[in-house]
This record gives sequence, structure tokens and C-alpha cells, in this order.
Amino acid sequence: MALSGKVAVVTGGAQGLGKGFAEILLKNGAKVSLFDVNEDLGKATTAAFEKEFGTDNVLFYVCDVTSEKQFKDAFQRTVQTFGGIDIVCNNAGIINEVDWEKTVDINLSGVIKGTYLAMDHMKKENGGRGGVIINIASLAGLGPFPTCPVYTATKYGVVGFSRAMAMASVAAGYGVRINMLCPTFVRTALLNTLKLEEQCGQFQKLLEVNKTFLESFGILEVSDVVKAFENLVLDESQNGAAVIVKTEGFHYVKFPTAEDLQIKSKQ
Ligand SMILES: NC(=O)C1=CN([C@@H]2O[C@H](COP(=O)(O)OP(=O)(O)OC[C@H]3O[C@@H](n4cnc5c(N)ncnc54)[C@H](O)[C@@H]3O)[C@@H](O)[C@H]2O)C=CC1
Ligand SMILES: CC/C=C\CC(=O)/C=C/C=C\C=C\C=C\[C@@H](O)[C@@H](O)C/C=C\CCC(=O)O
Repeated sequence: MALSGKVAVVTGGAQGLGKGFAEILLKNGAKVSLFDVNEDLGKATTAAFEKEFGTDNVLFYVCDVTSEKQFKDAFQRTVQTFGGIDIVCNNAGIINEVDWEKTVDINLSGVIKGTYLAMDHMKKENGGRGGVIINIASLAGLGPFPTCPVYTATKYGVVGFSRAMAMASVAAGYGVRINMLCPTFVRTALLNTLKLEEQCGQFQKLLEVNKTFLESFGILEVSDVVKAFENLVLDESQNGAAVIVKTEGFHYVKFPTAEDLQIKSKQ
């Protein structure tokens, strides 16, 4: 998929990985609509992107991914302004093992909402242009992270949901690919919440476990994950793929494909 002229939505795009994904899309000539709950941060990031890439190529909408109305409005306003949607990155996520329902609402329900709203606008049977959805999971979506069990559950959910949707898209002939990114630790604001009592609650006393994991995996820079993101967006052969990103580089997880499971593409 060539990116020039394509239209992308990135949730949680005001900072961290989402901001990095938005930047590489803009650098490749795409138009990007940032959705984020943080209005100040979103406006600041948008102003910086407008200065570098032009005011016609960037939009920002205050959008809490737990709000169906805000999410739907932001998608509709993006389509009204940019004419359609080709790429959606469901990236917004938090760590909070105390208010764990909030973690489920954002990390899992938010990705499900974002995927369904994206499909409404992208699938060919609705007059959409097809395209690709990249859902941001984590390595904790493929293996447990003991001090964040609910976070782990949400990321397992993102992987399972995304793989099922990828197969459904093949069977239904939607023309939309759905893939996942599974990074290890990345140097962003989110990582700093891992040591906070208000986020990790009862598990905060298990900081030694976090230390072991951090020492074992190291810490990625946003740019390391952006490289894997760009590869996933551009490689039109990938559907239902999960990419693990580690400090040694990134690699695809070997899953059975839709074809292996005898799921035929609808003609
Ligand atoms: N930082 C890390 O070590 C890793 C992060 N990830 C995942 O990457 C994604 C992005 O994380 P980071 O960039 O590290 O976090 P971050 O905290 O730097 O940025 C997250 C962005 O999402 C926004 N956001 C939070 N709740 C929201 C909501 N309800 N609605 C809309 N926007 C909301 C925040 O305002 C912020 O701009 C998350 O899904 C996270 O689980 C995955 C693996 C490793
Ligand atoms: C937990 C929240 C902290 C920061 C955000 C985040 O998502 C970071 C995750 C970092 C590492 C998670 C590691 C989990 C590791 C174990 O479960 C292992 O069993 C790894 C599982 C599968 C490995 C597959 C592979 O390496 O090919």
C-alpha cells in the first residue's frame, strides 16, 4: 500500500507511540486524523505536525475511545473532511490495575469500538475503499506480565479479537486487513506508570518482577516500533499478522492462516 494521499486515523496520537505512528504516516504523504482524550497535548502535537506537514494534512479531535458517541463523531468528521479512511491504528491504552475496569474499557473495548467503526467506513460492501487496521497489543498479549494481569488480559483480547476479525474479513470479502503490533517495553509516558502505586496497587510490591522483565527485555525507543508499524501498513500480504518488536528487531509470529483453517475468501 503506497501511503501518499491515503487517510489515516490514529487513536492516542497526542504522544508516545501514537504520535510516532502519525509522524511516519505524515512523512510518507498520508493525511492523519489524531484522536486523543488529552486536548492540550493533542492540540500541541497537531500544531507541530501542521507546521511541518501543512494544515491540510492533519486533524485533531478530542475523543475518549470509551465513548461511542465521541468515537463515531470523530470518524464521521474525518470522513467529511478527508473524503474516506484507508488506515486505522487503534493505539490508545493505559496501565491501571486498581481501576481495572477502566483498563478493560480503554485497552480492549476501545479497540473493539475502533475496529468496528473503522470497518463501517472502510469495508467495500459499505462503499469503503478497504485498507488496513493496526491494533496495538503488546508482548503481554502473547505471554503473561505477572504484575499487570488485567493489562495482560486486555492485550490477549486485542490479539484474539484482531485475529478473528482478520479471518472474518477474508470470509466476508470486506477488503480490510487487520494486524497487530506486540512490542516489549518502550520509552514512553506509559512505562513510567508501571512503578506507580495508584496504577499497580496490590502488585506495586512486586517491583522486583518488573525489574527482572525490564532487565531481560531492555527498553525500545518509539522509532524502533515505528519501523515495524510502517512495515505492517505497507505489506499488503499481511492479514491477521502479529509482529513482535524487541530490542534485537522485529519478527512475525507464526499463526495458522485463514487458508490453513479452510476459510475461503468471499468472491
Ligand atoms: N510503552 C510501552 O512499554 C508499551 C506500550 N504498548 C501499547 O502501546 C499503546 C500506546 O502506549 P504509549 O504510547 O506507550 O502510551 P502513552 O501513555 O505515551 O500514550 C497513550 C496516549 O493515549 C491517550 N489515551 C489514553 N486514554 C485514552 C482514551 N480513553 N481515549 C483516547 N486516548 C486515550 C493518552 O492521552 C496518550 O496520548 C498502548 O496501547 C500500550 O498498551 C505496548 C507495548 C509496550
Ligand atoms: C505490562 C505493562 C508495561 C509496559 C507496557 C507493555 O505492554 C510492556 C510489555 C513488555 C513485555 C512483556 C513481556 C511478557 C513476557 C512473557 O510473558 C514471556 O512469556 C513472553 C511470551 C511470549 C514470547 C514470544 C516470543 O518471544 O516469540
